[in-house]
Amino acid sequence: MPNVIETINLTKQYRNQTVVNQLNLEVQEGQIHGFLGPNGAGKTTTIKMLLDLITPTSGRIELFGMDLQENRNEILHNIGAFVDSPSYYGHLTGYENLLVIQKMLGKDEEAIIETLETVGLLHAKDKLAKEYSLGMRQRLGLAFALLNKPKLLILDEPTNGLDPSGIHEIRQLIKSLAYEKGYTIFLSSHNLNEIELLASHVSLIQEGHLLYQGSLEEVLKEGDQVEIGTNDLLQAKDLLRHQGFETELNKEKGILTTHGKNQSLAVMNQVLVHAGFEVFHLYRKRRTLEETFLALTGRSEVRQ
Ligand SMILES: Nc1ncnc2c1ncn2[C@@H]1O[C@H](COP(=O)(O)OP(=O)(O)OP(=O)(O)O)[C@@H](O)[C@H]1O
Repeated sequence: MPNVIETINLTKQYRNQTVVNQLNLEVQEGQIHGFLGPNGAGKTTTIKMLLDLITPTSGRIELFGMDLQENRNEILHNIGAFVDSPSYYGHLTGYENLLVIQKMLGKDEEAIIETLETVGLLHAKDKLAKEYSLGMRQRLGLAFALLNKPKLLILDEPTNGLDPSGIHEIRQLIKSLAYEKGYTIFLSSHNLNEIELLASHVSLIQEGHLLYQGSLEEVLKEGDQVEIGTNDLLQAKDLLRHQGFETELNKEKGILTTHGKNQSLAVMNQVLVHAGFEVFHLYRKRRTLEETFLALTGRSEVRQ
């Protein structure tokens, strides 16, 4: 799979603050790639550099395999973006709002109806945008991004401010854009539950550094925790250590815990039972993306 987005040691400094630090991102075709990080981590700054709205201090950006600085126009024609709340004319209808863009770009009207249908606004095409609900306005924002059939969608917090049903609707729309229409989607979000339900891949940044990138499945496995309950925890811990399994004693819960995807439950069970321990329970507990995120960033809570 070719990389649609690749950043090479991408760095942005403001005065003496390094906001994005040697970032090497890779987003491949067809991914819904969640870009995660606490407040101030550098997500919006990165997105602005990808859209050539601000210039990197150092490093490079390649989009569709081309250098952004050298092929700016060709690249930006193939990107649809949704950054901040999109601005629209309240006194114009949904249709007319899209028409303004097409006229400005010298494009024809044909794509408008199809785009309104894709984002589920066809029924409201003649309604004034100021009468749209917040969810409908977000859809109109996505329609702006989709209008000229880009290959890549870059969305900064597309569900910001929506209620749960609005979030659900936008989630379904984003999924269908990726999996039915073939768009590659790069989106930032604070909402980790949302990303867990939506993304195929994630990147996690903190203070401008990339902490993790990979498939959602992999990052969740990374967070897996194995819990073991036996009749003698300290002796079991010793035995397991001799067999190559490091565990931690959780006195409060009366269990041993261990991390990592390669821990073999069956082997640990066999070792313990063979040595005469009573194994009350031994299972792999899957962490949520939020728990994994907190473990990876060393934070105790997600700051919104
Ligand atoms: N134009 C600017 N001048 C100086 N500092 C800036 C500028 N833009 C952003 N910053 C700083 O860069 C850091 C990263 O900001 P950025 O908006 O990229 O973070 P973010 O991850 O998008 O956060 P949030 O989730 O809060 O939007 C912050 O400390 C911010 O204050």
